[in-house]
Amino acid sequence: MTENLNLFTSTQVVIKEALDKLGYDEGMYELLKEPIRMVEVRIPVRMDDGKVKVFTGFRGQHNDAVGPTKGGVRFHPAVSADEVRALSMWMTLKAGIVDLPYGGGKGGIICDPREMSMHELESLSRGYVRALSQVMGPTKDIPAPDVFTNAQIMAWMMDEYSRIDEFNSPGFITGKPIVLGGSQGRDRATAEGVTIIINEAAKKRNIDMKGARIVIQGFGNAGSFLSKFLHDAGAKVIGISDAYGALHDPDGLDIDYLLDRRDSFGTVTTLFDNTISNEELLELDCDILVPAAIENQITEKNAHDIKARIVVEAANGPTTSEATKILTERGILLVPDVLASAGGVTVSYFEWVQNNMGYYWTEDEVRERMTKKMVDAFENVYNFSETRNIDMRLAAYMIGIRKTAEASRFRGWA
Ligand SMILES: NC(=O)C1=CN([C@@H]2O[C@H](COP(=O)(O)OP(=O)(O)OC[C@H]3O[C@@H](n4cnc5c(N)ncnc54)[C@H](O)[C@@H]3O)[C@@H](O)[C@H]2O)C=CC1
Ligand SMILES: O=C(O)CCC(=O)C(=O)O
Repeated sequence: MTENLNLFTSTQVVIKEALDKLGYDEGMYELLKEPIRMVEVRIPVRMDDGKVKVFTGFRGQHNDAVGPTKGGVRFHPAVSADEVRALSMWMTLKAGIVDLPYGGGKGGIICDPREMSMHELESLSRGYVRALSQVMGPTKDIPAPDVFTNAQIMAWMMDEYSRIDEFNSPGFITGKPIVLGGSQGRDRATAEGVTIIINEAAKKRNIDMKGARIVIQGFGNAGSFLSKFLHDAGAKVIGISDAYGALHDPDGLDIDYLLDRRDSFGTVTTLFDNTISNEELLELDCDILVPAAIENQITEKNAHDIKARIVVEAANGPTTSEATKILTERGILLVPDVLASAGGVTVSYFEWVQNNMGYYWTEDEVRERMTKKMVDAFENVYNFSETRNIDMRLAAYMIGIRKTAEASRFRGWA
């Protein structure tokens, strides 16, 4: 039988298992098995050549029983409705795991921003907000950056919403530039959160982070900051990659040089001749492997060849269910995405709180609060998985879905 690579249907299987184990009935699964709202929009953009191109965008809102929905928007050629559905469900889980007053949301536009001008990107970003302004907003659904979107795109989206709302609305979106009400530390938050999780996981496996050999797939927002933090902490980053290939040096890569040369889309390997493939990168001999790029990278095809002792998912959905089983059976500690990458949405929540009260925290205050949330979340999920003898993904799903399920029950939705 071929492996199920559909993120949405494979997520439903784990949600079902988590709800069953928590003792919820079929009605709860019926409610939580897909987003309560899934919107598809068509966005016309006048391109630089004078012609109009119509883009397709999505926004999925999984469940808002706990509070407004929250989650990033990605600009990528491979965006699909099912991907957005799954990503919105994972955001519910993340919010539950780090205990934020949100449900999950996620959006995306099918496009390739690497081939678009700034002017085209601005029109597309503003068009997305115009198309969805009735179902989004600071108390309804709050977007943020994700793959190939950044603080500039958040700024255009916030400005468009503020014009429609006729009110300056910084709480509409997070991941904004600091001067527009962005939080200190949001740009580094996902990677900082992953770093905290890696440190905690390494303690459980008695791995000394000084000199630990690290491989990171993806050199964008998540992967590049992560490589810097781990390198500065004394770990040896021996492999990194981007969409075009990978670099490997068993003695450790010159991370500062690579950071200096990467472009704004996280591309750096095109500057080198001596590259390996992303497939080879994942199978390198190392202590800790961090997929920080895209989905379905560790599958039943390569899970037996992964040599790392710990895999920490910075990307959303990099490991399939089948591969999760194989890695777990092989004794590899797999820390799931919904826990490992929750630092981003945690600091997004802090940004929204600061916007709502109009009072801003220092970088140290943000870091201290985020560290506590991530360490507590790791301990909680790790201990739950140990006492129940289940893998960390199922443990994270059980902890993550509980709050939304309870809130839905109290509201009489299930
Ligand atoms: N930015 C954030 O705050 C958060 C990001 N994430 C997840 O982390 C992952 C990476 O996101 P960002 O770093 O924000 O994106 P980004 O757009 O800044 O960087 C993406 C990186 O992945 C590489 N890449 C793209 N396609 C690839 C392929 N087919 N094979 C190998 N590498 C490829 C790109 O070259 C780039 O280096 C995604 O799964 C995203 O959902 C999760 C939580 C928060
Ligand atoms: O910062 C946020 O609100 C959401 C980040 C996100 O999309 C994610 O964690 O996958």
